[in-house]
Amino acid sequence: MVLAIDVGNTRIKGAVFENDNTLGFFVFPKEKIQKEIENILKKYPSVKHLIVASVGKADKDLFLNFKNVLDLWFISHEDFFPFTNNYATPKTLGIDRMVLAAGATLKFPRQNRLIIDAGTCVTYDFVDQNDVYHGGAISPGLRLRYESLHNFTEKLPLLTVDNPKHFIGDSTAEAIHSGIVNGLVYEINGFVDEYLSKFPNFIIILTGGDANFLAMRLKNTIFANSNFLLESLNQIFQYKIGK
Ligand SMILES: Nc1ncnc2c1ncn2[C@@H]1O[C@H](COP(=O)(O)OP(=O)(O)O)[C@@H](O)[C@H]1O
Ligand SMILES: CC(C)(COP(=O)(O)O)[C@@H](O)C(=O)NCCC(=O)O
Ligand SMILES: [K+]
Repeated sequence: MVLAIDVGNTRIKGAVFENDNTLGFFVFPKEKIQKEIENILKKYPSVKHLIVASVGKADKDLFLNFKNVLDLWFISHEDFFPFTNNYATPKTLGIDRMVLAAGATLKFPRQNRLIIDAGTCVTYDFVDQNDVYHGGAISPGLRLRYESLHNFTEKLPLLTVDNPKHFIGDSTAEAIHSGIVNGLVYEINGFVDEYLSKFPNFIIILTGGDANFLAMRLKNTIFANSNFLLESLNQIFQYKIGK
């Protein structure tokens, strides 16, 4: 059994896998990591492996306490990834993006794949059918957009994510919801259209904390799976032990 952990910039997500089956799924803040992992191990005593993807750099220390009880694999740029990396700065490519690209490559062989991760940031990653990773884009995530409008202006309130009632926002709150939610939907649709003009076929995997909220608003058929990063970690783990 393996415990996969994804340390994002907003939250920590974890899942316990036995082969291809997800046995449990967890979300918790960074401060609680020690206690939460202890609880998970109590609940699933057969967990022997811990595989971690983190976008931070000091986070490894958080997991060293478990080194004696678990086989710890902290994914790094030095690990083997099942794609050719054409990013011009591979050392600065986010580990989360590399894990998503690896998961898409392993799970959807021999096809073009676009992975959109709507988390703290929205990231776009493209891996072609020959398993070449091209790169993509990074933009502010949904929550970050609400916080930025509030933090960098005098008058804009901090709102929680909500459905815009109208396309034409008729109040401050409605104008913000329309600007942010419709704006992000236009952004994603626009990116997808631009990729479609260059690559006629590809599958789209939408993941991250806002995947479900966004999925129903997008015009293209997408595969929404908010746990894709954790599942990708499990794929990478199985790929490694299968070798
Ligand atoms: N309970 C929650 N706490 C924080 N963000 C949440 C929560 N539920 C949904 N979200 C949304 O999830 C996004 C963060 O997604 P997540 O994939 O966890 O980010 P990261 O991987 O960067 O930590 C935020 O933009 C926010 O809108
Ligand atoms: C772009 C990110 C901040 C996204 O982080 P997340 O939204 O998943 O928390 C992360 O992938 C990162 O730190 N990337 C480094 C820069 C790059 O990928 O080129
Ligand atoms: K992201």
